[in-house]
Amino acid sequence: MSRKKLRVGIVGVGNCASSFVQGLSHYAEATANEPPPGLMHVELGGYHVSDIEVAAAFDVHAGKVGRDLGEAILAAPNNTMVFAKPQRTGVVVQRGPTLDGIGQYLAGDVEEAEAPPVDVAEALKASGAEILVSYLPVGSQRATEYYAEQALEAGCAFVNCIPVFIASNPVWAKRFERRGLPIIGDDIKSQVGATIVHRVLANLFRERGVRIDRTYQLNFGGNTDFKNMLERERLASKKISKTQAVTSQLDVPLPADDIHVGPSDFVPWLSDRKWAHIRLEGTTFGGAPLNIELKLEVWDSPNSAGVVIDAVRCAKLGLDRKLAGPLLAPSSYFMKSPPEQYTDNEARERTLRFIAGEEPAAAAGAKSRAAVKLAS
Ligand SMILES: O=P(O)(O)OC[C@H]1O[C@@H](O)[C@H](O)[C@@H](O)[C@@H]1O
Repeated sequence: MSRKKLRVGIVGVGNCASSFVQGLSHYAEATANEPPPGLMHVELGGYHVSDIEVAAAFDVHAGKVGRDLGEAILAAPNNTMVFAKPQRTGVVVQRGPTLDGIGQYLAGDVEEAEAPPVDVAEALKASGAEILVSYLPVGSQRATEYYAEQALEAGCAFVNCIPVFIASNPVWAKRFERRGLPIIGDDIKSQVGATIVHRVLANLFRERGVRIDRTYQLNFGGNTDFKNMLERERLASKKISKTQAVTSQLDVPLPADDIHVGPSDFVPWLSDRKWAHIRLEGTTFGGAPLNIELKLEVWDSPNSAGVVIDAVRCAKLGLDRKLAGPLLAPSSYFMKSPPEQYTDNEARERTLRFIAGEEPAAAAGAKSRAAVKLAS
């Protein structure tokens, strides 16, 4: 019997898409009895990594549009690790509209394709894509809204990896609910990245009775994400997303001047590596001071792909189960700004229950399509 597949459309063929696509072939033969490093699930809800197929891809860059996805992921300015043998995918990157997708610092690196933009909703339908994943650059508010609209029109679930608020915006959430489509968002939380490490430590302080007095998280890297973020105006939603990912874990709010979480600089020679310096200063028993200072070094894009590979399979489970609207459990575990924040332990437990089908639709966040029909 042939296995059930899930077909994914990708917006933005940058480093994160590169790691995701490479992962599909790298882990194609993975077995659950000897799980390879880098995966939380070899098989998730009946879907193996090899059941994920890329159906369509969209970009604006002349060096990527019109090329096979397998080649386009290696085109400059992409600069992440190449860990899988390059292969043709049979998917040709299509020209999407640019809108606000190219910031001033990327303008020199991204030459726009001359081809006119395709009708994205039609292209999605023609490709058989069921889930649309957005990897647009930070600050692409209009482009994100455009692609969310195309997902609605084409009948695709949406996985929003960037810090523009869609799943966590009640108006957009309602639109997905009414259309009977699941959504997971917003803003991907890496596998073991700055956000989850900072959150886990904040929880440790809280649970062990240590008051956090001050904290910072300084991030810098050498990929286009960091270059793009040199434009401070594009950063507003990213800063909110990263900060609330940490403050949501505190029971006593910190004064604004005592917390700084942000993308901090662009260091070209780091390429796709991202370094984070995290410091927490606290007060413990008898008023004694306690400080933690750490440095995390990661490859940014594989770190994100290790989560998206599960997020798309959870979105597919949402489609299979006819769930409509934000999937709260997977969003809370996989994203920095979900509609509802839990601790990462609770988010993980809920996500495992969601995968096992034990989380009722309402607790999973989404309503069943039947319930949506009754209510509207
Ligand atoms: O490491 P963190 O804090 O979880 O953030 C990770 C992700 O944050 C996203 O906003 C970036 O665009 C990704 O490139 C990155 O992988």
